[in-house]
Amino acid sequence: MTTLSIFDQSVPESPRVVTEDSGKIANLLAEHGVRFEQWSTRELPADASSDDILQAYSGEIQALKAECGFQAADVISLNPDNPQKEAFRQKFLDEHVHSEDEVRFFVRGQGLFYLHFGDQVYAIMCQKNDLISVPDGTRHWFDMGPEPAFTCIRLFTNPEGWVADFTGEDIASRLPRYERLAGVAG
Ligand SMILES: CSCCC(=O)/C(O)=C/O
Ligand SMILES: [Fe+2]
Ligand code: NI
Repeated sequence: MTTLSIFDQSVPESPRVVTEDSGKIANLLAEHGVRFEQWSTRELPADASSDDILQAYSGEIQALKAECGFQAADVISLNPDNPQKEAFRQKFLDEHVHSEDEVRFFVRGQGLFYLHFGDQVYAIMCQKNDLISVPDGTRHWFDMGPEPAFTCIRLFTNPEGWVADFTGEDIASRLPRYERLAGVAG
C-alpha cells in the first residue's frame, strides 16, 4: 500500500501521522501543491526495454506533456541484481531541489520520496500505479532502498533530463531510511 508518514523535523525518529488512505494522501499533499494520483498500469514483459515502456505509456506521456509542458520523458528501472545499485541509491539520497516540476509515474515496484516543507517532512512510499509531482524548488530526496525494484517514468521540462541542486543540509540522514519505513503501517 502507498503510505504517507509525516515527520516534524525536530522529532525525526517517529512520524506524527501515518496513513495509507490514498484520498487523504492526495489531499494532504495537495495542500503543498503536490499532485498525487493513481493511474492504471499495464502488464509488460520483465525484459521490456525503456523504449517498450515509453511506447506502452505513450498516451499518458503525451497527455502529461500537453497538460504540463514537459519536453522529454525517460524510464528509470532498477533491480536488486544491478551491480551499481549502491551508487544509484546514493545519487538521490541527499536533499536537493530542481528548477523544474518533477513528475514520476511508478509503473512497477516501489520507492520512497521525502518532501520537505518548512519544519515538516512528508515521506511517501510510492507504489506501482502512483503518479506524484514534486513542484520546482521543493526540497526533497528519494530512497530506493538496498534492494531496489521499481520502474518509473520521469517527465522533464528540461530536455537535458535530471539536474539537481543539492542543499548541503543533513536532514536526509536524520530521518528514517527506506529500511525502517518499508512496512511502517504494518
Ligand atoms: C523515482 S525516479 C528516481 C528519482 C528521481 O528522479 C528524482 O528526481 C529524485 O529526486
Ligand atoms: Fe527529484
Ligand atoms: Ni530530485
